[in-house]
Amino acid sequence: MATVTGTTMAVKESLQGLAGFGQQAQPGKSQMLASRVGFQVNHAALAGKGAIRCRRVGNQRRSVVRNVATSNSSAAVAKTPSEQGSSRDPNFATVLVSEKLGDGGLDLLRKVSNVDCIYNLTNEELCAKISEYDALIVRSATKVTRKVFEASKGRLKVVGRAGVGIDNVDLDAATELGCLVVNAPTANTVAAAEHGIALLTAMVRNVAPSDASMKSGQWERSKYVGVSLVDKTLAVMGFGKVGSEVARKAKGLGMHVISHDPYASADRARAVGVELVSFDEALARADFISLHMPLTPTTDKIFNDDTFAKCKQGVRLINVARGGVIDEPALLRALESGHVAQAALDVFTVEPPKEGDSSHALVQHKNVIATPHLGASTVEAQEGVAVEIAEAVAGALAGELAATAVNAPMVPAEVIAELTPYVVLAEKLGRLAVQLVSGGAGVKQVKVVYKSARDDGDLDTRLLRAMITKGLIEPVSSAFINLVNADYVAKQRGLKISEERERADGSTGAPLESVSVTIFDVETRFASATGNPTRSITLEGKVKDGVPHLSKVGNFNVDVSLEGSIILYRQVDQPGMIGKVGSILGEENVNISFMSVGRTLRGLDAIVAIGTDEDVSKGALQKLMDIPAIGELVFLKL
Ligand SMILES: NC(=O)C1=CN([C@@H]2O[C@H](COP(=O)(O)OP(=O)(O)OC[C@H]3O[C@@H](n4cnc5c(N)ncnc54)[C@H](O)[C@@H]3O)[C@@H](O)[C@H]2O)C=CC1
Ligand SMILES: O=C(O)C(=O)COP(=O)(O)O
Repeated sequence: MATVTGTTMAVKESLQGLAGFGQQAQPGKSQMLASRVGFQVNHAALAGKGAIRCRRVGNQRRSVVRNVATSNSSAAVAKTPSEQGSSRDPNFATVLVSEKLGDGGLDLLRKVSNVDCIYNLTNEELCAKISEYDALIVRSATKVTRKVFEASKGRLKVVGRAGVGIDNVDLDAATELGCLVVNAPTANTVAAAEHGIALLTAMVRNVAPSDASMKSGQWERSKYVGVSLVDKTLAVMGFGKVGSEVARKAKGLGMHVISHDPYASADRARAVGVELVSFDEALARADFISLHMPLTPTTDKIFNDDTFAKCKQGVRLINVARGGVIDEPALLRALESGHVAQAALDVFTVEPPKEGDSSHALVQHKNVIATPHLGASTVEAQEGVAVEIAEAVAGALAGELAATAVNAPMVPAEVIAELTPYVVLAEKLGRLAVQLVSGGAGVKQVKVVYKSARDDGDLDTRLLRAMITKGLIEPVSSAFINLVNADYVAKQRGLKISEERERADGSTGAPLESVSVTIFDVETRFASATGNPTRSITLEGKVKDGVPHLSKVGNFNVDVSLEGSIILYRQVDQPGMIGKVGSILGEENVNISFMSVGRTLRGLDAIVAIGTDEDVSKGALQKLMDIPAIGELVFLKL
């Protein structure tokens, strides 16, 4: 094996390729990238629609980037003042904000994208506009349905939910269409918990009805006698962020707190002094029930006639979770019978409630106090979620993996940093391997072997698998593949990817020694070298000094850094070949970036890999093929 030349390329693709929201950094642009502070990446037109560019400078995307146009859209019905008179930068991603978002978040977004704030859109209006946007930011009122994703025609790449609950976003549709959904899970926790406690205390002391009574000129002291909280049992249903905060606060009020949450850890509950119990036990013991679980198919109407019947007579209910977890007509019946003494509701199945529906009837009930979905509505929480979601959306558009991704694997930042060059390698191996397939049968069976000195549990291969899938499918289809939809698209296409681990003896410092990709049961354009058994193609790659290299083609060792394009050919191992090939490419003005010769035995066949900066014309390739000692030859684009 002999490496004649080689180039160094700082693999600085950001995580575009990894998250799949943009184009890979182009070969030859490495110096340009490296010369910048941080990185600035030109995105490909997303699904062929105009280019977007996201800038990131160091880690301070929002504070350092300057001179970025703010938004302007003739279609915008509501513009913030700074948007007036500004022009849309065609090179930036365009973000639609469809519900009121705090200024901090908007400011941050405007530094890296065009922002349109258009509120109160009907679903039809949203569908009509959505194909103009790369990202959409919503709160709870906008229903991001399958129709919306379909209407975006592949352009929508990120939906940001400025809050926690994502029951208003069709996650299945988002995943199928490769759209990342991110939320802002932490910034409104305290606000929601405080609202829960506010509703609890206001309910038991009749604050709302007695206030209304006084405003109408009454002084009704005996009518509004309340009940005390101290020593009463509160069942917190859903011991997540909000539920555990409510539990802490309720304990401060002297309540005995129990909780039901099938997924909560007993240690965490113990730390707050809360007893975890079964669903039925929670109902049977509670004087008060506070709901804090998400709305999912499992929790849909989980409070119904049957469950209310299991509660104590005179139980009181607080709901700051979602209206849908309660069967509202059943709650009305329980309130009518007095089985449920009072309810304090912030959320409803229909928001805003309309006359004639059960939500409306509940709001009107004398034993109900109601607020219009105000749980997250504090100044602090709204600023917090706005910034949290803006950072997540801007990061996703810049190709970063969002820590708050709802429909993609969450991969810790340190794992991402370590795996980045391997991720690039994985995609390139997939791309190269699929270009070696001939015939139209399609790739159905692929095996990936990860050779690593690390223990099995120490290597997260999801990113690598997704990128191999991307590399295998994208060059031969119009599909857009990213971490979100890679497994889904592979399954749809009947592509089975099996993964194996091979133990390496080396150090555990690097996550992987090599990755190999084998495509089975296909006709190959390079049969003599690519595989054993025949009808298979095996390529192996390694990362050297942070740069992905092709290290094996079939049984032949090569060593070429994966950049630009590659001419791969089989030749008889004899003197003078490099000169002949070099002069043909030189005449064609093709710059060779590296050349690697891999042979099994002296004088027998060798595999040659030549890296070229430029495309090579068919004529030049033909001239190479006309050299008698050259057998099969393929030109592969990375
Ligand atoms: N009213 C408002 O403005 C707000 C409402 N919310 C609602 O509150 C919900 C909870 O928010 P977080 O605590 O931040 O979410 P979280 O994800 O931290 O907690 C939810 C908890 O519910 C648990 N859970 C799931 N299924 C359950 C079941 N069948 N029974 C009992 N527990 C179950 C989960 O294990 C998890 O611990 C959100 O999904 C959202 O719908 C959140 C913020 C503001
Ligand atoms: O964060 C949540 O889940 C909420 O329910 C808050 O909803 P909102 O953003 O105020 O419409």
